[in-house]
Amino acid sequence: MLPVGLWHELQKFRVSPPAPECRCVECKTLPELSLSKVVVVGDLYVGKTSLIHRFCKNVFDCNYKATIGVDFEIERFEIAGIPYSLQIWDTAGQEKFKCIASAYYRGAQAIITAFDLTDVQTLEHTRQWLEDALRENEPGSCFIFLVGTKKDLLSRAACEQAEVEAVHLAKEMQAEYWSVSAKTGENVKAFFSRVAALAFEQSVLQHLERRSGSQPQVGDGDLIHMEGSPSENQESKRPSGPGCC
Ligand SMILES: Nc1nc2c(ncn2[C@@H]2O[C@H](COP(=O)(O)OP(=O)(O)OP(=O)(O)O)[C@@H](O)[C@H]2O)c(=O)[nH]1
Repeated sequence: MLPVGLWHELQKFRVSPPAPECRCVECKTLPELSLSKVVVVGDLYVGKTSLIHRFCKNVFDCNYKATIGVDFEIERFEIAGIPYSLQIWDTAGQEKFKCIASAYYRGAQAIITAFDLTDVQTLEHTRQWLEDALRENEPGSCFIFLVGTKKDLLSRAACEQAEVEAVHLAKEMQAEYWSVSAKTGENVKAFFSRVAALAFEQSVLQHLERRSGSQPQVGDGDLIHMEGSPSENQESKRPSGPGCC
């Protein structure tokens, strides 16, 4: 549910992608709402690439191919009628590539720290990964997620046991906790939809704040309410007509 004021503000952005020659104020401000950077960090072999590929390409490969340095995927959405993309950076977990990968942490709106639910050591290392990623960003500027991968490899009881420690650590990190499986796809779409919704809402509110000088908070307006897959939301929230110029 949108408060009426915010809804009216949002409508101003319900435009088709701007034509290159368009110079109107709305088209010039649209790009700052259109893309958020997400960085995925964590030990080697925890399943970062698999998680991203499941979400962006709906595939799963059981063969391991180490990420060299960094890679990225862009996933396009339409939220509340506004074209919006997540730029998801997949970083290498291998120590020898850490230096290259860390050069890409800057400007992240969300940091996803991944660990393998079957390997407790990888959970312990998430603190350090997060610290490294936060160092490159403004304090308080990033949403933080702690994600346990390979949920399919554990029994329900074993998973719940592993989650106790993870949830505890997530609280300490001020992170939101999720368990996922790239193999089965469990929770993957729901997780990234949550990331997208929070990042988008923050972009809109920051934009409004810059325009009005007030300070709305993410979550205040219940601006974004997403259920189901991103594609389902795309269908239900398509703009009714062009509004540009
Ligand atoms: N069973 C199962 N295996 C998984 C899952 N996710 C990843 N794997 C496997 O775990 C291995 C490592 O996955 P990657 O996604 O390459 O790991 P990574 O974290 O990107 O590794 P680096 O690129 O070295 O940092 C691969 O063999 C995957 O097939 C999962 O959800 N379930």
